[in-house]
Amino acid sequence: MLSLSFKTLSPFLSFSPPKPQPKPLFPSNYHQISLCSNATSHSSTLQTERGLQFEVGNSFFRPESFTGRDLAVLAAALYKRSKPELRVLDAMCGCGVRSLRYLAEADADFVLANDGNDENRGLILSNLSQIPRFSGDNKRWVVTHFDANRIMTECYLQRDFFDFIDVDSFGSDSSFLRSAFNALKLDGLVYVTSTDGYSAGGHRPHNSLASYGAYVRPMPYANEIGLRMLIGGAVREAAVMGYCVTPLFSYYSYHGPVFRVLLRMDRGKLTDIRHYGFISYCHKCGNSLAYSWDELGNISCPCSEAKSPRSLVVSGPLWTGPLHQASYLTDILNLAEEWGWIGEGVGLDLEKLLKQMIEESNPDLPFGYTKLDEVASRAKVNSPPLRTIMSALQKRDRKAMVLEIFMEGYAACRSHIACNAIKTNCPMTTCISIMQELQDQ
Ligand SMILES: C[S@@+](CC[C@H](N)C(=O)[O-])C[C@H]1O[C@@H](n2cnc3c(N)ncnc32)[C@H](O)[C@@H]1O
Repeated sequence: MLSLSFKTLSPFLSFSPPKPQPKPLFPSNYHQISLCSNATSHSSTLQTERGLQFEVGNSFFRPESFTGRDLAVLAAALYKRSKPELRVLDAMCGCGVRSLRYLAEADADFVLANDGNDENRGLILSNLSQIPRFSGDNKRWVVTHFDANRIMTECYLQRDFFDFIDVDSFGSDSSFLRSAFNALKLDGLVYVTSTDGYSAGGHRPHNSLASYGAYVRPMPYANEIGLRMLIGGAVREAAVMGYCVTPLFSYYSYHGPVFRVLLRMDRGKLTDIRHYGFISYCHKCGNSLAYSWDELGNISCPCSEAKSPRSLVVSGPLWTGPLHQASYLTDILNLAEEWGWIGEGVGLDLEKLLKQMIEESNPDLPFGYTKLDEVASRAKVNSPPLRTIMSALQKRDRKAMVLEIFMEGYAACRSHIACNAIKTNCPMTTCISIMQELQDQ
């Protein structure tokens, strides 16, 4: 048993030494330093995901999170295609399903499967035993039961860095970010999860301030705000350590609810603060605007400036930049197709999700989404079907052509975050008129 004090393992170390090339695999005694050395019994509850079988016993396992796991495995596999090796740290592995999938599907060279609850040990060991523990002289997987901050900090102190770190936490992810960044290789990926829906909804601004450094107010596109809050918090935490992080994709699922973001970390400073600022929403007119730090003094909405300034709410600082990289998502979609994960009976949901996320990446689209119920209530009409309003927005140039003005239609697409909502660059007042015109037709 290793005797390390929590003081020496503090995740709040303020220095970040240069990151060398990957060190040899975990020392052979790593197994012995886990808190529990005996396999415990577990009740048998067999699950299958993408053809792989595993038991979940009494561990925390959500079958509905399989899409989040699919995305993680695809991202890890894509990483391996361009790098010499793939070392994964599954910091909160539950029953070990992701570790198993990283090994079996993403062909990870090494997986460290950690879960703070040592009662999951027997379960994880038996699930992972489907994969030979050794590849030649090298261990392919190891199971430990430390607090996630402790194991990640220990890896960092041993200069044992990882390519891909999965932090699948309960509640907020923010207390694990610093040690995750420390344990990550440069150009490595971290997949973070938060289930902190209350903070995203703006109902606990003091909590969001404490966890993410962002004062969040209620806004109609709260779940997107949740993703932006999570990315913003990571951007700030990374900047403190001299790193910059870029979101490759951001995924919200109402099962939980769960907010997941895949971030790439590199060395760099927070010099470009264009995408780290403030978002305002006017409850009176329904329009939103993004503000940079140097525009802070000018936050106002023309409609409410004189009459009711209380209708304007501002949240931030948050990530105001793109939620996804379209080219990265296209690579993910292509890989999913190559693996036969897309198509009738196997992956319609995954295909739909990835295609929607790619559409959301259109640079013409602003942040946020517009709920059709909100437009209908402002227009005092019944909401038309989503497809009807979307095509009306996209064909908005018809009237302009009559006036011989060249004008493109508005950009519009569905949002993967909310089912009866659209992302569009059309102002709320025009959305209202279009909906009223549709009602009159
Ligand atoms: C959401 S579950 C993980 C589910 C798993 N990743 C999956 O996809 O099925 C969170 C897990 O984190 C573990 N956990 C919670 N807090 C932890 C901590 N501070 N350090 C390590 N593990 C922790 C819990 O025991 C639980 O198994």
